[in-house]
Amino acid sequence: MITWPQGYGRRVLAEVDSTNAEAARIAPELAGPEWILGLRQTSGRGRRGRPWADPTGNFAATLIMRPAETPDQVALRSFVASLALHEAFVNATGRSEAFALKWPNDVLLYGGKVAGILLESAGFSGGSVSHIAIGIGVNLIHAPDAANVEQGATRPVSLLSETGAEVDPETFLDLLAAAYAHWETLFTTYGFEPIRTAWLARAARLGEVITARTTRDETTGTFETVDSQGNLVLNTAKGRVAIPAADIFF
Ligand SMILES: O=C(O)CCCC[C@@H]1SC[C@@H]2NC(=O)N[C@@H]21
Repeated sequence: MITWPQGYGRRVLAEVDSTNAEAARIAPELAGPEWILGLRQTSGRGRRGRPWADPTGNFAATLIMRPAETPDQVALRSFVASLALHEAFVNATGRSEAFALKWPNDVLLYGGKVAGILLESAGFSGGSVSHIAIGIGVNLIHAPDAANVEQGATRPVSLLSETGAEVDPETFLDLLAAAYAHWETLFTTYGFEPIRTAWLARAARLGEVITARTTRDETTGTFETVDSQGNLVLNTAKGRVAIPAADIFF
C-alpha cells in the first residue's frame, strides 16, 4: 500500500492533448503542487520540440508547482525528478542495478531509454518563475520503434520488455509521487548538494568518454561530474568544459 504524499493534488484525465499543456492552463488557479496524469495524450511533447508518442498503457504525467524561485533554481528540479523516477522504478521492480540516470534527464534501463523528463517554466517576474511543469513520460509497456528515433540516440525500451514487470499508470503515479515528495523535501531543506551527490551515484557513463551535442557544436571528453549549477562537466583535450544544455551520445 503506497501512501499519497500530503499536500500534493492528484488529477487523472482519460484523455488530454499534453499534460504539460494542461498544467500551464491550470497554473493560475493552483492552490498547491498537483500531479496531472493523462491516461492518453494526443499531442505529447518531448525535449527540443520533438513529439512524444504516448500509447495507452504508458505513463504521461506532469507535476505542476509554483515555487518562488529563479529559473536557475527551478531547472535543478529535473535532477530531483530523475531521482524520484529512479526510486519509483526500483520500488516497482526490485532491480536497483538495472537503472541509471543519463544527463540531463533521462532514465536508462539496461542501457536503453525507458523514461524522459520535459521541464517547462513560465512567467518570469520579480525574480521568480510563476510556475514550473515537470512532465514525465515512461514507456511502461510500449517503446517507440528504434527506427523512429534520431540517429545515434539511445535505443528506446519499455519496462515490460526489459523486466517483465506490468505496472499500470495509476500505480506508477503513486510510486512516483511518494518518491518525488521525499527528494523534493531534501532539495528544499538542504539545497542541491545532496541531490547532486545522489544523482552522481546513479549516473550513466561517469568517468567515460562521451559526446555532448547542441544545435551549434559538439564536445567530446571524459564525463567528470555535474557541477553545482547542474552543468555537465567534461574533461576535454582543451581543458575542462561546463555544458548547460545538450544531448549526450555514448
Ligand atoms: O524528450 C523527452 O525525453 C521528454 C519527454 C517528456 C514526455 C512527457 S509525457 C508527459 C508530459 N507531457 C508532455 O507533453 N510531455 C511530457
